[in-house]
Amino acid sequence: MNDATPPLLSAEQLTVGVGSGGSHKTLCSRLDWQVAPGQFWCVLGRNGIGKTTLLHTLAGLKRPAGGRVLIAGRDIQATSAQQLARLRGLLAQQQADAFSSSVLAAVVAGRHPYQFGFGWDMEDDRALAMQALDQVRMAAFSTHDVMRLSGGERQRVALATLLVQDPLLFMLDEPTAHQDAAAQIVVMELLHKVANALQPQKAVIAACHDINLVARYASHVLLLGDGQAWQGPTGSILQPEILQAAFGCSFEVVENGARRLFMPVASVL
Ligand SMILES: Nc1ncnc2c1ncn2[C@@H]1O[C@H](COP(=O)(O)OP(=O)(O)OP(=O)(O)O)[C@@H](O)[C@H]1O
Repeated sequence: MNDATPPLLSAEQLTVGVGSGGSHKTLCSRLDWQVAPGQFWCVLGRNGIGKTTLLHTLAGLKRPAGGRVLIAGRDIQATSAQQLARLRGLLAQQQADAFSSSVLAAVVAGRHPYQFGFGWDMEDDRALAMQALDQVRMAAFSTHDVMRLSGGERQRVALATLLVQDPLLFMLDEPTAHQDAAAQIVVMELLHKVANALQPQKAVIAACHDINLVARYASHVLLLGDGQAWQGPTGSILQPEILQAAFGCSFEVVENGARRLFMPVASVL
């Protein structure tokens, strides 16, 4: 990123809360954060700390309680739905299918931001969708009914839909949560590849729970704790004392060649 290029995403003094009246809870307070093209950020933190709520606010689905979110230099709340669909895409934690459709049709739907009138080239879109299904190892399921997929299969199909949507900023809520060990690697390698693509340069933000996958693939970490947040390059944030402060659990670090593995040892709460 040179000085003239705005970050893909900026949070300025961002405050995020849930509930109202007596049950209002502030989850994140006055966060300043920037995501530049080429970066792969993982958002970490214990259950209920506010990762999903923050992602939804950053994606423009929820209004902040304070501050603002800029996407490619524009206020996200003042950006049209069509522009937003090209700038950012969000993979939700779960997919809710209201009706049966083929896996291929569900992925082609990701091309919607690029389809105008009745004249779009469905063949090109189908070819892109098949390519994306191949990348998530789901090509053999293209004619299957989305309502009959397993949880992990459905999430990988949703990731293929996001790939064909092809936004500048990929936002994902626990993309590896339903995946087996091999599929977790497939998903994280894909996201790493997305963040490292050139022309146009993209960025990835993913809420995650697996610290070791984060250590291996993310370039940067935003770690949410009670009343504070740590952010920076992955190696500087994934430190046992910082993890203990955020998770209330001690960690043992195992050095394995160039890799560091983090083993949760004991709750300190
Ligand atoms: N609509 C709502 N009204 C009130 N509280 C809510 C609402 N939505 C979420 N919350 C609360 O806000 C907190 C943050 O929830 P959120 O889903 O953002 O956490 P998370 O960090 O993504 O958790 P997890 O790791 O378990 O997925 C939780 O305590 C949750 O119960």
